[in-house]
Amino acid sequence: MAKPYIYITRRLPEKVWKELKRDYEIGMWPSEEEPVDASTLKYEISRADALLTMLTDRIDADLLKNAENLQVIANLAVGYDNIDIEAAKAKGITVTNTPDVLTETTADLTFSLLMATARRIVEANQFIKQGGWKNWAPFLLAGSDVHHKTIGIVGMGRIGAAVARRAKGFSMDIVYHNRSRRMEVEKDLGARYLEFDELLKTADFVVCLAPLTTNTKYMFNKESFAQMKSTAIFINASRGKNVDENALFEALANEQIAAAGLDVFEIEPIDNNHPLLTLSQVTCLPHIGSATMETREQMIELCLENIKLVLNHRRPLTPVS
Ligand SMILES: O=CC(=O)O
Repeated sequence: MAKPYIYITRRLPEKVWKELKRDYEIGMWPSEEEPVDASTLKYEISRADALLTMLTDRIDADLLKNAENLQVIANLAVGYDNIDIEAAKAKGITVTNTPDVLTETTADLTFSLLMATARRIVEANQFIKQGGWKNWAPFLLAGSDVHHKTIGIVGMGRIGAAVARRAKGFSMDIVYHNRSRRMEVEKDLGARYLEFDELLKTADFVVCLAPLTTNTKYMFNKESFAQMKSTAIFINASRGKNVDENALFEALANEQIAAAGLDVFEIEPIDNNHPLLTLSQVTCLPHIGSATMETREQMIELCLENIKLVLNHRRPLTPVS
């Protein structure tokens, strides 16, 4: 009998998939940097039993029409807005993601981005390297305090809670907004639940960690930024489309809010001429929330484990519910 076929949409190190070759046929897009092209993906989806996808691969209903044998799509991310879950379900295809293994790593990055933005770390680095440091001055690159400020976390999932634990270590007041109350964060960390509008008015740091859904798309818009404090710092480490970037640009340029730290963008990679990139009060990163060697390896292992389980008619470890 032919071995089940697993197609991986980005080149991954041999050591992580080598062992699988005994029991599975493995196909892989040859580039680590460039995403798989549309025609290859369409062809591979028509013959694969399992797909290991990246968040850059859009797996929509149209593409899924070509899937003949596909049993599982293992997405190398905790977010899965790139996949049409309903269409996959209708075809009996299991979708899995990578929660838990990336929680602490992504929380580290989110809090680093918050710190970097508040204390103008990237600007300061550029300032020295570009030869700008001539003298010490009392307000040279003066930023905002983080300790004892109020952090407003929008999206209190696993990563939100891990960010809240870090905030607690900085003696911050924690407020949050979420679809449902999270009693354990309230009890353990003293976090207070607020309605979205209330949170916007209260927080010194507004941190977006909500997954992208039809309900959250553009939840940060002109009206939301207008409600924030003029000293507020906005951090986004979830998905770019939760934010109307034009509105964010206007709010920053008009000093309605003070600064922003962004790990994600509406369109990725962001265009080099995007107006947001012209603002010194914007700190930006190329979607690297979970990007540590350790965590990426664990994410890949989890994807492969999920694939093996489904192909062996067992329940995967982390199905998307
Ligand atoms: O953005 C990254 C992820 O969803 O894991």
